Amino acid sequence: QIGIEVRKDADFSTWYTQVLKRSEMLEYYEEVSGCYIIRPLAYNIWQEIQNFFDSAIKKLGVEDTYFPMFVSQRQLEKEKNHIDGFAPEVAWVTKAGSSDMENPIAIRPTSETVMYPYFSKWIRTHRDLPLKLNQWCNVVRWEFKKPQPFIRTREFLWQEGHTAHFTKEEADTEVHQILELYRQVYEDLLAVPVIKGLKSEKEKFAGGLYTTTVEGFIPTTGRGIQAATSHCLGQNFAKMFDIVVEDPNALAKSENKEAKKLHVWQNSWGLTTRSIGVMVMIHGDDKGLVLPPRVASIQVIVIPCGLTVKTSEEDKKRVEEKINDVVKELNSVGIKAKADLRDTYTPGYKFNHWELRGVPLRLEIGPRDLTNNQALSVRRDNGVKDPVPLDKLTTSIPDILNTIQKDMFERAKKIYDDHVKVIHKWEDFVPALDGKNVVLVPWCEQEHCEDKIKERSSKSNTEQEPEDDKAPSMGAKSLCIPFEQPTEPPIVPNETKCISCDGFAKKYALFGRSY
Ligand SMILES: O=C1CCCN[C@@H]1CCCn1cnc2cc(F)c(Cl)cc2c1=O
Ligand SMILES: [Mg+2]
Repeated sequence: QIGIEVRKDADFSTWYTQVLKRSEMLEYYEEVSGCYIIRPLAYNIWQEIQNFFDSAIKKLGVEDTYFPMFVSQRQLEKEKNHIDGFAPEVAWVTKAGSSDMENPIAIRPTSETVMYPYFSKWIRTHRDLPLKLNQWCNVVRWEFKKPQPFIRTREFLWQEGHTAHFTKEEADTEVHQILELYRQVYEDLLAVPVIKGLKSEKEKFAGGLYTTTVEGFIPTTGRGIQAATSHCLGQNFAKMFDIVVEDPNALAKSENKEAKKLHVWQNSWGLTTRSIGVMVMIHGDDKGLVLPPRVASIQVIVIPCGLTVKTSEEDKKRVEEKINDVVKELNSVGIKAKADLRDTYTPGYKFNHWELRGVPLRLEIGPRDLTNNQALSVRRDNGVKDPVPLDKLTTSIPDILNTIQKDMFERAKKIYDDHVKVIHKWEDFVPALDGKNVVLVPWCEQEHCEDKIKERSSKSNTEQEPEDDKAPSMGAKSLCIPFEQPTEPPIVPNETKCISCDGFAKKYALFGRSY
């Protein structure tokens, strides 16, 4: 029940673990490393994300569905190149009871190979297009890197959208529609700023044509983090799984018997419970969790104050009744308010209790306030205290909550913007990273150059020892090629040089150490 014992900037990973456990967001699952219990406070955030995103994709004509979590070996390994590199993280079921299974079955790490044989069966003519399915489910990937709650876990929750289109244009349009929804989930719900961009050829989903992404930033470590992805798969999986339709034009002409078969164009897109971890890392402080109002299960906690041993029973009762009325009134206008009338705890104890749990706004009400017909509001994000008239709560409280939501986003956005350094000279690259920044650099977009940049920017290459064993000498990866390119100074084709090699730069690319 105690508060957070370390400072966020001093020991980030201990801070992160303590915030998640002591705010009752999450519990460690001792039995299996890399697995965690998502407790109600965090699960409510996931449900808010689901409510928002699911109603938005329904408007795009996407339907929810559910496929089995088991994949046969034959199906999973249908195309070797699709799973190359991923094989070590596939979890297999090999026994039922004490007897070995004839054929081991994989637990889905993603559902392309589960779904697409049925896409092939269901899609016969272009009238069956577009097919737009989504599932909310769990997936398992037996990662070997150090697990981190929400950020890198062996089982996680996500939604995976899988769509099939007649034309590339239609697929391209949807890729960006979904990416925009991901931006809204982060920026409007979680108050987390993200940068939209295209993944490099090296970083994209190898099975697809191109990958678009929303990239987040964790200021405490200066590392970028992939927040969600929306891939255009091209016709690759259609060719792998024979998902074809007749060419309606050819049929019209009906000159050739064997009407031309056209492969469909597909997308797939995913957002995971990693989003919850990103939100905690960005907004949390040394008192604990800080929740954006739009995803807080308790938005306002109302606490009686100024009650002393000298307070008459009657006054105490009047304060408590007023508090219950205030809570009822706020709930009646859709605000999630709660009273903490536990009389075994002091107000100070209660303040810590709810600050640790990230409640965005506190209202303090005491006997004097009843006479002055006011309450004291205290914001969790910046501690600002303001008296609010008791007869205007239904307008003043929503206003304060909206201001908190906006301020939390603006604050995080300014920090992100201040930590994206536009760099034109290589000698500024690594110092910028060491200053906990990500860098925006003119880049030639060649994969060998990307490898070189990663190598040149990992500390083990420089004479200086990594300052502490905790900070691995991690090199910079390309995070994305932002759709919004700096215009000052512009990249001049065949003139602007690449930051690292002597090739010509094509675009500005975001590079950084990352999760
Ligand atoms: O990122 C998304 C959004 C939602 C649907 N899927 C795509 C691509 C997933 C890539 N990916 C990611 N991880 C994987 C892990 C594996 F063990 C295997 Cl066998 C395959 C993959 C794999 O294909
Ligand atoms: Mg992975």
